[in-house]
Amino acid sequence: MSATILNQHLHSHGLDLITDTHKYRKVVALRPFNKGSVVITSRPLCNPIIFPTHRAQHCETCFKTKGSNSSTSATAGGLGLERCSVCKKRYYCDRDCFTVAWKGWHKWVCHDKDMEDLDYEMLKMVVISIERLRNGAFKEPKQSGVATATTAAAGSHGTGEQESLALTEYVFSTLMGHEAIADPVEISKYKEIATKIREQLIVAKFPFKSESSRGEPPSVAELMRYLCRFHCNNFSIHDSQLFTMAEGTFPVGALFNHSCRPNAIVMYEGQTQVVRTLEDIAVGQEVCTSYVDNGVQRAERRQLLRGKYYFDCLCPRCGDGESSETAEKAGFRILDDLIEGDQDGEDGKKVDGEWLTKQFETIILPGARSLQVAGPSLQPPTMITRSSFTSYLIHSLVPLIQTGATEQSYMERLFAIYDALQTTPHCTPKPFTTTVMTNATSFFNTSLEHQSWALASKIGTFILALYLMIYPRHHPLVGLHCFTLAKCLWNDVEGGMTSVRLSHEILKLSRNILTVSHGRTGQNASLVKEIETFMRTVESELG
Ligand SMILES: C[S@@+](CC[C@H](N)C(=O)[O-])C[C@H]1O[C@@H](n2cnc3c(N)ncnc32)[C@H](O)[C@@H]1O
Repeated sequence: MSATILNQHLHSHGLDLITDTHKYRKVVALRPFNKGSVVITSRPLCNPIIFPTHRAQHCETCFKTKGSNSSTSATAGGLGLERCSVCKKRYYCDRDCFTVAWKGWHKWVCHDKDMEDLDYEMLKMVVISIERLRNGAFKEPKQSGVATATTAAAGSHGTGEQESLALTEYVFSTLMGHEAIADPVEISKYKEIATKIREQLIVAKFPFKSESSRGEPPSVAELMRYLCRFHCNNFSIHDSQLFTMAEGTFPVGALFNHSCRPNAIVMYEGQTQVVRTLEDIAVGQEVCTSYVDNGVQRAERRQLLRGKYYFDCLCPRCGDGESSETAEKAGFRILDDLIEGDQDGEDGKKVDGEWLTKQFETIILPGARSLQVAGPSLQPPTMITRSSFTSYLIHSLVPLIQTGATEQSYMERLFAIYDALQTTPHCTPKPFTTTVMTNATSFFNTSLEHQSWALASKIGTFILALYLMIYPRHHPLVGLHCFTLAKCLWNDVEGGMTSVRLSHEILKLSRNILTVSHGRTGQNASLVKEIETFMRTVESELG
């Protein structure tokens, strides 16, 4: 296996891997990609690790969720999960899934009481997986009910070659681990874990039969290198609602670099990772995902990226401080200034639930009709209150999402908004900071719990405005929020037909956004179908 084979694989997907002085390597597009296309699908190096808190909810082999529909072993109430009768810790949906896991890895971890530490668990699973691959014991699981890279990708329009496990292993060996600059405390923890696993595998007589192993597990130094690589290349696996439930090593997916304004997103279909474009990508453009929440402030992003991935971000949003100021860089600099702010406002007012309630009483929900017809000459308000901010953002941006405006015209509008917000006097505390967003989100969740639909509709509309200001327009977080907001609006009887019409508009927005991030085929597409079903209910009420 070599770099040539990796390049062939990437070329078959319309991608190229080129060297970069700052990032080591980067993935660029060899052909144009439309927004919402699958760039590539990646397979995990070993079975991903389901978090202990989520184990009873997912089959370890196919990742199907308890209670979901399954063509293989559905009970009347949907998919049931059976626990391994020995360790009583891991769950499977049927005998096929259990057998795949047992033969592949489960029997080697079933009695291991140390399998509760994520690094330990991941390392042991990877060692087992690599050795089985090298000694020829690895067999592709049968397709019945088992989501392999092959079966899941088939539903997701992956256009290029399927990834072989040998390629997965090769790419893993090329990933950056930053061993030389890694935190010494982490390194000593890695040494302890590596030593323990090595001894444990020897005592358990794990069959190291491959030529390269010479009958022994990899050295402690090699195992420590693996752990360093996990640290800056692993992924949190989330479901279609973006709730994280597992962690996995996807070496091919880890080739994509970070941007705080990403043009691609990582999704999951069973155990297959799917990289999808959030915007149209031109030939020669780098394809980037995001390693952190794009909603956090610049200083926090820097800290997170340096702490975990050992780099200073020079993406279009962060800029490098040296090259000349582009319109893009200037625009994003304003955004980061706008969203910075303390818990307390400039006048010392605490941004708490009670205070927010008073503010939201003044919000006037924009009518559904105006969402469709907002024109390009929309004037910013002369004084920014929460209500005027909400209307201005939503009226200015939603029509461009609905009509599929180009990224360039969308960004021009967004930068003009940042500019206007910067110079317009505003209420205190500033309405658009991440602190306000955090508080508004928890306030929104409380109003959902209490089924206070009118209040939830108002806060949710305000949060939508904040999201549109901060996140890429087709980010799934925006689409998922719209779906929740649409349900609140529909339930808000006080809002009458205005609320129902607005619910329909927001549902359309949600459908358009999630079609890009979740796709029209494959497992995640069921969410888009759910939205469309709900849209029909709302339409029947609208008559
Ligand atoms: C998941 S890997 C990405 C692929 C990596 N560039 C490679 O060639 O193997 C993460 C590492 O890539 C580098 N990296 C990713 N995004 C970057 C960025 N925006 N700027 C600088 N370095 C970046 C950092 O060294 C980081 O630890």
